[in-house]
Amino acid sequence: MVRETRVSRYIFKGKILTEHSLLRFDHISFAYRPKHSLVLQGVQLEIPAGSLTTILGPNGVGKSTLLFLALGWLRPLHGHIWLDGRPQHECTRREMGQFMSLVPQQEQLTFAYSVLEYILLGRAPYLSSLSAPGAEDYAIALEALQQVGMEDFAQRNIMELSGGERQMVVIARALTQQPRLLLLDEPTTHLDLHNKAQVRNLLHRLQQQGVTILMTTHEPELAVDLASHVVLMQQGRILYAGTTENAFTSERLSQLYHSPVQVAQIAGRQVVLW
Ligand SMILES: Nc1ncnc2c1ncn2[C@@H]1O[C@H](COP(=O)(O)OP(=O)(O)OP(=O)(O)O)[C@@H](O)[C@H]1O
Repeated sequence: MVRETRVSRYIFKGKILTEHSLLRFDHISFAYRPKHSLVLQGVQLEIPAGSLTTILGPNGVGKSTLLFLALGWLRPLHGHIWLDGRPQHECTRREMGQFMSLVPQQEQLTFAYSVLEYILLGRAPYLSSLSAPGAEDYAIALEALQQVGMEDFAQRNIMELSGGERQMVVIARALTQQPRLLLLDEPTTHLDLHNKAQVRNLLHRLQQQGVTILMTTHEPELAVDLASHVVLMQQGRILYAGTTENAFTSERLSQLYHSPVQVAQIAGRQVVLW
């Protein structure tokens, strides 16, 4: 088996951290249909182990597509994807299910599961094909519900939840998978301010516990508050990838969004005005 270790150094909150990349996109190009224009063009990107990386960019530039490629749901036209130093194509579905989980932008729910039954689906990569979840799986699922503050919802019908409640449950299902790499596609879009803060605190805690997080967002403030690393994408290419401290400048964001954007310091915090 080919295995490679790449080590990078970065400064986060004044500390020099040395990390290897947990996920690597190596010259990735992708199109949804043969002979159609490329959605991703020669993307080179490393996600350091233990980092919290946010991907930002205008609508339709390929942010979700990048997550789907990491998950192996889509295959690159050119290039390779590496998961903790292993070529992705050598990993089984089960290994990938134990390695990473996704909080999608929109989850299609078709069965009237209870919240607990739905969350237990996250244990699938750990169960053999005919076995039912055991006591440990239930304990992990209940702990995930607690982490998102939804423990009182365990027996509720998932079809009868509000959009925001559902989103918190979807996050709990992803945590029940106990991923080393947590992928989130715009996780705070439908949430009220309280739940936004809940998710922000949860992601911070998870990162401190050693989970690597890669998330798309349209909220630069979330990146400034939380992220060690930022990726800015433009038309299927990477405009910037690096530490958060250097990511946001008025010129760069104006170029990214083709619109005047100003980055200012207010009360010691970086804010984006548009
Ligand atoms: N299943 C599909 N078939 C064909 N084209 C697709 C498909 N899914 C996405 N696309 C196209 O690929 C491009 C990238 O889409 P993607 O969803 O990755 O963008 P995004 O950056 O995540 O956008 P947003 O910020 O709006 O969520 C878009 O032009 C989109 O129309």
